[in-house]
Amino acid sequence: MALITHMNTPSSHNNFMNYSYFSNILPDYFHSKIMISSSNDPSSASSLYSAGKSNTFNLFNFLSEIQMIELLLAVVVFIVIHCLRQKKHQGLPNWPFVGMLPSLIVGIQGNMYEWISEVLHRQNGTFTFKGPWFTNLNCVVTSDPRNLEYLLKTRFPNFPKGDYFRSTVRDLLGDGIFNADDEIWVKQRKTASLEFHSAKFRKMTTDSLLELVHARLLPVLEDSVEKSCTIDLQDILLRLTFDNVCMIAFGVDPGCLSPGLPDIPFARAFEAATEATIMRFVTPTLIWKAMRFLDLGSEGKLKESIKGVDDFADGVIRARKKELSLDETKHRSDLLTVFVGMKDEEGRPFSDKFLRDICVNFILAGRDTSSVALSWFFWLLDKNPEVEERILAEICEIVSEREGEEVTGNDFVFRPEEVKKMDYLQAALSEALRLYPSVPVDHKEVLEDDKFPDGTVLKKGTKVVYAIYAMGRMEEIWGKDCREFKPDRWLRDRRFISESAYKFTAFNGGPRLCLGKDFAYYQMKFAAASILLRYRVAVVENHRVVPKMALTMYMKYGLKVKLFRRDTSQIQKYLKGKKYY
Ligand code: HEM
Repeated sequence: MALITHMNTPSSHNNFMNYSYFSNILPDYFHSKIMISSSNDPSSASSLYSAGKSNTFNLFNFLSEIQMIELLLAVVVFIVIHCLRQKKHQGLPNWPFVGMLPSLIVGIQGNMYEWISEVLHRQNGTFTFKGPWFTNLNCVVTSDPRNLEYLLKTRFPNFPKGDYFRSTVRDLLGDGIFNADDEIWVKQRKTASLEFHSAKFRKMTTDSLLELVHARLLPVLEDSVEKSCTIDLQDILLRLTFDNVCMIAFGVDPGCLSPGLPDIPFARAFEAATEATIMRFVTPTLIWKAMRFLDLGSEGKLKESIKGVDDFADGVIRARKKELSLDETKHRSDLLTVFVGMKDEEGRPFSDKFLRDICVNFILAGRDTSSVALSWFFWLLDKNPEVEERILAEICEIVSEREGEEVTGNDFVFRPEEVKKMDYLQAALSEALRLYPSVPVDHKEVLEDDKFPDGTVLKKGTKVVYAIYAMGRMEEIWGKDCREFKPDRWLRDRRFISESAYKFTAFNGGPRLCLGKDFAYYQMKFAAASILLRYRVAVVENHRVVPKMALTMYMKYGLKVKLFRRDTSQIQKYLKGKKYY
């Protein structure tokens, strides 16, 4: 030890003082050399001399190795400081090899959408996420309304859904509207748009909704009141909109929302297929492709559930074609019937596979978006009873205008023109969608090199994520009270005023604006008003409400509520000159 302590060098002094520390961390190789050099066996002078020489040599080696370690440590410290300082410029630390992945892993442990909003807030609305080297996780994330307008409208053709998205969801969605670009998309969009605006289609959608709400939803709710039990309102609303959209797409009612809330194989297969498809977005492409080849894990489940969806679709398509050949479809106005009667460019009828894709895509689009929006709406009402009071007042004021009719609780049905007049209710639903958009993030791909209005350079093939959830919480758009639930921000002179689609992007914007937007508002208003007129919806105390990480903003643990019948006097005070039973 003495020998070592004599040999001080400016850079090594402090380290040698702490030999015991180093002896713990240095490899055995160093350790044995130190032990040799510190031995003081006096038996041989020459051996002492040669030992001294070799000791000096070993020590020299050791010192240079120590310096290497110091150098390495210095490099590591430099990289750590450099990466952490990048947080200031790039929003997140960017590490060698793994990029920003560690921050993402930490971020998704909590509320991922809040985490994205916070990073975007720090970065003035746009940042570039760098994934691990050799992966395809790199993307530009934005919530800047100028970029949104550029992306969704101004340069729409340069930002398609893209190959990555299309190949990931192809097994489930095929060439349907949600998963199509270019001509295939244009054709479906035009046909569906014509149909969505036809009087026959509108009547079919409102009639089917009325039937579902009055014959199925309200009885199920009433049953829970009679039994005084708690229910998962999100599950019930999901069943309602699933049945409703199947009637719109296929002209068939699967019966998910029925007494006893039965398990419906088609609905189960659809749900499982969607969940397994989402898994592909968090699994490296090579791995899920290998799993698909071997029928393993979620890929095995996906194949099985897609078969369940296909079997159901095939049965309906075959039956509809038969009806068409017998000229028995005149009473029908669902999408399948419209597309079955059409021909492609070569004058041939569409293939069964393409018909299946069209219907499956519409079901996906309209299946859960309105129901999760309604779930967040009822949860927000529970926290804001003054808003609930005002909705009730508005509903009652509107029905008070009916000539010579009384309002009888259970049989009372809102008319379409009354639903349209419910501006405050529409404002409250929009406010819920602003804070909890059903599609919290969406994405596009860059076709050719481009540049956002905020200066962000976009290289061909880059993925662009637009953070709809974060946009609803931007002070620059909504003001200082952006996190508060205030339906009044949507009203001028008691009339609902819509906001630019590039600031309120819950329904997307530009040529790919949600096709079902008007119907969705009607559906949500009709269902909400029908429930609120009859019941107070109380969220079960301490029930945990957090978003689930999925394509749609589900509540992770559902929405556990208890319903209470409305007190007649509560309604009566708002009904001018009418009687409420
Ligand atoms: C609150 C309810 C709803 C919300 C928030 C909503 C939101 C959206 C969003 C964000 C998109 C763009 C998705 C994308 O391209 O990646 C979209 C597209 C679409 N939505 Fe909705 N939607 C709702 C209800 C509905 C309903 C009830 C239907 C049908 C009955 C529907 C039909 C569609 C269709 C067909 C598209 C594809 C449009 C296209 O790509 O050209 N939506 N919707």
